[in-house]
Formats: sequence, structure tokens, C-alpha cells
Amino acid sequence: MFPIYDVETAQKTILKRSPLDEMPIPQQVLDRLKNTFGREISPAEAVREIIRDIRTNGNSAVRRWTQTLDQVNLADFRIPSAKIQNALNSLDPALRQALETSASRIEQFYQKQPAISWLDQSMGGSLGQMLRPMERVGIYVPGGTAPLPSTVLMTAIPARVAGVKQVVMVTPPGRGTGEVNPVILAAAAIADVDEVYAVGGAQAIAALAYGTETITRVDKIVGPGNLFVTLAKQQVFGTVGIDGLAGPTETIVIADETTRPDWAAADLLAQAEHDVMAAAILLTPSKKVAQAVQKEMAAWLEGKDDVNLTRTEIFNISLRNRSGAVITRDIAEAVELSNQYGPEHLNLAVKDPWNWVEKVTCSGGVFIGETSCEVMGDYMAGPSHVMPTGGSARFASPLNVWDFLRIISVIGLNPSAAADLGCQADILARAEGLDAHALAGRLRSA
Ligand SMILES: NC(=O)c1ccc[n+]([C@@H]2O[C@H](COP(=O)([O-])OP(=O)(O)OC[C@H]3O[C@@H](n4cnc5c(N)ncnc54)[C@H](O)[C@@H]3O)[C@@H](O)[C@H]2O)c1
Ligand SMILES: N[C@H](CO)Cc1c[nH]c[nH+]1
Ligand SMILES: [Zn+2]
Repeated sequence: MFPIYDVETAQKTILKRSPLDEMPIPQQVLDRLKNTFGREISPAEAVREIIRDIRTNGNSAVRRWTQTLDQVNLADFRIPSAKIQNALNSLDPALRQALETSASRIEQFYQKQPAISWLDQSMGGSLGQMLRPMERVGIYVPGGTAPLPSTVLMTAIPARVAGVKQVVMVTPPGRGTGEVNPVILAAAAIADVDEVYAVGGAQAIAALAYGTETITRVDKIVGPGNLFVTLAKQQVFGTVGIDGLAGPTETIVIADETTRPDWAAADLLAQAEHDVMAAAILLTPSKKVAQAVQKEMAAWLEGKDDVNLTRTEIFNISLRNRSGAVITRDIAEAVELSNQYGPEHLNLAVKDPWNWVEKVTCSGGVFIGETSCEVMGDYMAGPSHVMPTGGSARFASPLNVWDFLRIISVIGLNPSAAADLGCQADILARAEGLDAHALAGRLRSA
């Protein structure tokens, strides 16, 4: 169920990275695709077909795909604001308190992120960068296998802090029921989301990117989702901005003899339960620790301490396919392997974790010590839980205020700097064979 590997085998299996559209797909997902499309089709092709249809046929295609994929007959897919406010008013007080605590910590965290326009006078006039918030941003909130109200807060609040004028949310309607989970709606009220649409999957991403009769297109789409949502974001990039590829979740826990195996097992299970394509990986120099974690994982799954883990079908696939323990030479090798893999989350569950932080070079987030477990980051710590997956931490970052800002370069040269720089522009332009450029530069130098 949770295999133990040596490093060499792990590098050919669970630690191997491949591009999003070449990732190994569980048979269950392929079977569902074949049933839906009536032929063998890759997830990337399926998504391309959905996007093309929505781009051409707007609302009617949104309805058709929602019927096909979510078994929901959508009439109006915009959720009225009264319903959103009612969801907040009827929310269980303890749940409301937890959401508000989370919201306030996310806001506090992003208020601290430096994001300021600047002008400098030391280079011959005024040069600088002017920051402007985007006008209209779409947030994707997952809801296929579990509704994620926490994601509403983790996406909408950084956007609000950046000053985005309109925040538009899409989330799948409940399978068969058509209803969006009321806690998601309550979170939308807390985060002051402007518009909510009960549409999910690739069809929602296409609607946000191209617009339909009901949904006005946005400037940028942010937020996490399953393989289909993430492929759709990748495919619409260019027509619209995206924050990055925040797909099926992945976690590395680095453990040593001081790590509590029951905690590490719970932390790994917490990520494995997200998706059949989730990855939960333990790196440890100790085979004994690996076996202890493996044993604790089985115990939790079998109901130890009356814990009831219900997402059995997902565990069965995610724990076997992309997860497992790897026995490393030492902690240094574990950190190096983690850097090469570039996980969404890295938890240093070792003695003196701060001693290793400097060595971490590639990860969405680093969770330091056993108390800073990944689930704290999912809900309460403050930084957005929307983080790069699939190895995209190599070039991308967790969702943050800068994702919602345009930078406009400000070029305000004074006449004497322009005269001086104009002659040099003339020289460079002639070297490039661009005569009109040379002329324009020369005219300023006169
Ligand atoms: N990286 C991050 O920051 C982060 C954060 C939170 C969640 N996540 C990930 O978000 C994902 C949530 O996934 P989910 O499935 O619960 O919800 P989801 O909302 O992302 O996806 C559900 C939608 O997928 C579409 N879909 C499902 N099967 C399909 C098929 N065969 N063909 C075409 N479309 C299909 C349907 O339209 C459905 O509404 C998980 O993978 C989780 O790990 C990632
Ligand atoms: N672990 C997910 C990020 O990868 C976020 C999440 C939301 N709710 C629970 N977990
Ligand atoms: Zn999680």
C-alpha cells in the first residue's frame, strides 16, 4: 500500500518527473474518459475539446459539459448574492469563527508582502516601476471530490490585498444535486467575492478565459484543481494570465529517528486523500523509521483510535502509485533529492529542522518541524496553500500578491540624459541595421 524504495528505484518511479500532459494517469481516470468521450482520448485532448466547444458555443456548451461531467442540469449558473449572504448567516458559529481566523491570518500575512511602486532620480530623470492591480480575476475553487472553502480564502484574500477590483469565483456544482456547498458560499461572503458561478472543471476555466453570454472574461485565472483544471489553465495561458500549475497535491516529509511515526503517517495520509494522482513521499535514512511510518499509516487506515478515514478508493490508488518511502544515505541526501523533485510541500520533520532550511532550494513551501505540519498551511498558518506542483516549483511560486499586480516600467529621462543616451542609442540601432531607430535616437542627442 505504501511501498519502500531504495534511491535508485525511487528515481525511476515515484521521484521521476514528467510534464503535466505526459504524467502517468491512473487506469480509473482513463476508463472514465473513455466512457465519457466514447473513445480512447488523453486528458489533454479531452480538455482541448471542451475548451474549443465553450469558446465556440458559450453557455450552451458550459451546460452540456456540466451535464456530461458532473451530472447536473444547469439552468442559471450564477449564484445570487442573497444566497451567498444567507449561507454565511446560517453557518455554524464554530465553523464561521475558524474561517474568520483563517481569513484574518491570510490577510495579515499578505499585508506584510512588500509590493510598492518606486521612482528613482539617480539615473538621469525619473525611472521606476509603477504597480497597478488587475481589474478582474477569476479564482478556481475545487469541488469535485471534496469542497474546499479554505481555497476561497487562500485565493480571494491575496487578490483583495493587491487591490483587484472584481474577484469572480467558479466552483463545480455538487454532483447530481447542482448545489454549491454552503460553506464555500459562506467563505465567498467572508472574502468579499463579487460573483460566484456553479461551474467547474475545464469548462469553467474556458468560460473565464473566453467569456460566455453570462460570464465576462477575466484578466487572469488563479487557483488549484485536478489534472483537468490544471491542463485547462495551461492551455488557455496566453489568452488569459494564470498563476501557475497548482495541480494534484504532493508532499515530501523528511524524517529521522526523532520523528513521531504516527504524526508523519497522518501528514502523508492527509495529502494522499486529496486525489488519486496525489503524491505522499517519505524520505528517511532509517529503514526502521520508514517501516514504523508504514505501520502507523496502516493503523490509521484500519481505524486506530476510532479514526475513520473514508476516502478509501483514493488512498488505494494514490498511496500505491505516486507515493512511498525512500531510504536515503543521510538527511543531506534526502534534502538534495527533495530539491531535485521540487515538491509542492516539504516538511522537515527532523531534529533541529532550522539547520536544514538553508539547504532547501526548490519547494512550494517548507514546513519547519513536526508542529508546522502541512495541514497547518492548508488552513491556518497564513501563506496561501495554492502552491506549484509537478516540479513547477523550479520556476514558479506559491500564489501571492504579485500575482495580481501589473508592473508598468516608468521612463522619465531628463533632456540632458536623453541627449547623451540618444547618441548611444543611435550607435546600437545602426549596429542592428534599424535606421529609423537610429534617427529617433539621434534627434534627441542634437
Ligand atoms: N496545488 C495546490 O495548491 C492545490 C490546492 C488545493 C487542492 N489541490 C488539488 O485540487 C484537486 C481537486 O480535485 P477535485 O477533483 O476534487 O476537484 P476539481 O474541482 O479540481 O475538479 C472537478 C472537476 O473535474 C472535471 N473532471 C473530472 N473528471 C473528468 C474527466 N474524466 N474528464 C473531464 N473532466 C473531468 C469535472 O468537471 C469536475 O467538476 C486535487 O487534485 C487537489 O490535490 C491542489
Ligand atoms: N493540501 C492542499 C494544497 O495542496 C490544500 C487543501 C485545502 N484543503 C485541504 N487541503
Ligand atoms: Zn490538503
